[in-house]
Amino acid sequence: MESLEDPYNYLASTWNFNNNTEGFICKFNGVECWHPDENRVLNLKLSNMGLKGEFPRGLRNCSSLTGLDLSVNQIRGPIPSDISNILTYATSLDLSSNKFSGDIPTSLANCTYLNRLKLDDNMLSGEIPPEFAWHMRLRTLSLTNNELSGPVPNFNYSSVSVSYGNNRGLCGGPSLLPCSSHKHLHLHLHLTFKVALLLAFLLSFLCVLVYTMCCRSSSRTRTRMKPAKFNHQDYTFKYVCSLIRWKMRPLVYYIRQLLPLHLQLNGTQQIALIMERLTSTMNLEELNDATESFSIDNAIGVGKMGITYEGVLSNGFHLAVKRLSDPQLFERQVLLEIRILRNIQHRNIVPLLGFCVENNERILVYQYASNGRLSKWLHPVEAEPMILTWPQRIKIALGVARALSWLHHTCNLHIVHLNVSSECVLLDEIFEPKLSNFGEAKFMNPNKHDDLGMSFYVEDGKKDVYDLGSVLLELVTGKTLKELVCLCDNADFSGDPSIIYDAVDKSLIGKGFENEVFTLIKVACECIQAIPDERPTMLQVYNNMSNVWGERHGVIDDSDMLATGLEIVSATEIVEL
Ligand SMILES: Nc1ncnc2c1ncn2[C@@H]1O[C@H](COP(=O)(O)OP(=O)(O)OP(=O)(O)O)[C@@H](O)[C@H]1O
Repeated sequence: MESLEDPYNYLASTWNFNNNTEGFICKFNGVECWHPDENRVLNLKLSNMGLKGEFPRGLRNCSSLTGLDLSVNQIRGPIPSDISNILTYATSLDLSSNKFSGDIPTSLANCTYLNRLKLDDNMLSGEIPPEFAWHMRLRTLSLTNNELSGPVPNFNYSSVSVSYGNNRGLCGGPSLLPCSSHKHLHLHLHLTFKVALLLAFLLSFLCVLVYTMCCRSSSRTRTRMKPAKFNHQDYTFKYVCSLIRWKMRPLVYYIRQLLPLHLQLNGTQQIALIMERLTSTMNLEELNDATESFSIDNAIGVGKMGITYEGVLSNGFHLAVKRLSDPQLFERQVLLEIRILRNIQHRNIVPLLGFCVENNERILVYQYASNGRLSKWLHPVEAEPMILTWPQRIKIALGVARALSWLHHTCNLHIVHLNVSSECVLLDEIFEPKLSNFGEAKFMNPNKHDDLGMSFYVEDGKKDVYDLGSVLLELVTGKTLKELVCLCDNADFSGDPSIIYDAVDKSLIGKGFENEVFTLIKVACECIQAIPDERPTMLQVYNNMSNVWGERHGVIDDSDMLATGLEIVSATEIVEL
């Protein structure tokens, strides 16, 4: 595994090779063994760990490996051409959402046991190896969002689910143009561009010619100081230009027709188009299977937009599947959610894994956060007590502040969330918080930081600071701001602590964290000051908090979090959306 870098030390914390007892490997993060007392690795699940570097060739030593999941990392370079020698017994291989480039190696088709292959969201180019079509065991092949070209092999679609959307150069498969007309279209496009280029050249030549003539004639006119006369050359120039413009109209129109749809259209149609490009990311059948036909037993919550279901893919990967009840009703929110979440990646922001548009269904698919909403933990309704420890609360507070500070100050879009509350903080299995619900957010055009945009962004940013403050108080007291009557106004941080003690969640009293509790309340009270200008910036809040708790909870360098180019029409879009 030397070729992999582990910048967040997700592996380093448990991957300790000094202990050589049988089965010690099985306790490593992400490792599943055939038997807990044997060093035979069955599955390796290293998804979403911020791993970098190249494909780990050392895996050939794991000769019993059947499943490898390296999805949602930043691994680059080629997929090894001899991969079938490295993963001889693999049944499931997921390398999606990385930066793999180069060809899909034909030798992958020699992994005879391979049942599921996911290579979506990479930079893979070249053709889909035709050998995949003859593979006996392959049932799922996902290749969406790559740079693949050439014919789609002749798959037996009744036995294998293949997705290859958003690979501009592919042809021949269902829903794609036949390869001959695809070639023809490309030729046509090529030809059209050549003609357009030639015309443009002729036009500019004519312009220069006529302009020079005009200049000469006008300078002559000026020198002779004679009244202007009907000018033949001017007239010819105007006539030729308008003629050329007119002649080019159908050509321009035709070229526009050949452009990808999202460049042809604008406005509300964008949502359909964004969905369209993501359509094949997840197919309905797969989601139907994952959620047991959207059974009510799998429902984990109901929101404004629809019902969210827990789903499990065949490899055991958990999803949260939000099935929209009426997509048109929440078009703006859905559009924002997709536009923002599909372009950013941060350990404290819930990853949007995909989108499905099929048979009038509109479904958003997120990574599943197994501990659900933070509010559920702070205000449990069930009889069983759900108690968060102080270190867990601090981890959550730091994570939410980290995400917001990154959104406001580091990420090039300068996103303000505008809906921060304990309802939209989800908790994963290790209580790492994941900010969700970006349906009210605003962002700035990174190319156009004008004063108007900046001023409303600053104001909105202060709202996020206020809302974070109220989440922090909720974390300490278990009460919402409405229930906490003027705690900050009456609290005496240097004197009598009784008012503060009275408000603090009883489960935290007497555990030796009193000073830290005070400190967090103080940070929160600064955030919820009535006058927005007196509130600190999100960066100041996060820095304050990480100065106190960062070392214990691991200060995380956010420089690597991703915000890829968002397709922004204009800064006003933020207001209009
Ligand atoms: N990624 C996820 N992992 C686990 N549970 C989730 C996930 N996303 C949503 N949920 C659950 O589904 C519920 C409904 O989510 P949803 O976002 O639709 O509504 P909401 O959070 O109540 O917000 P709103 O009604 O404003 O849209 C959440 O409250 C949460 O319990």
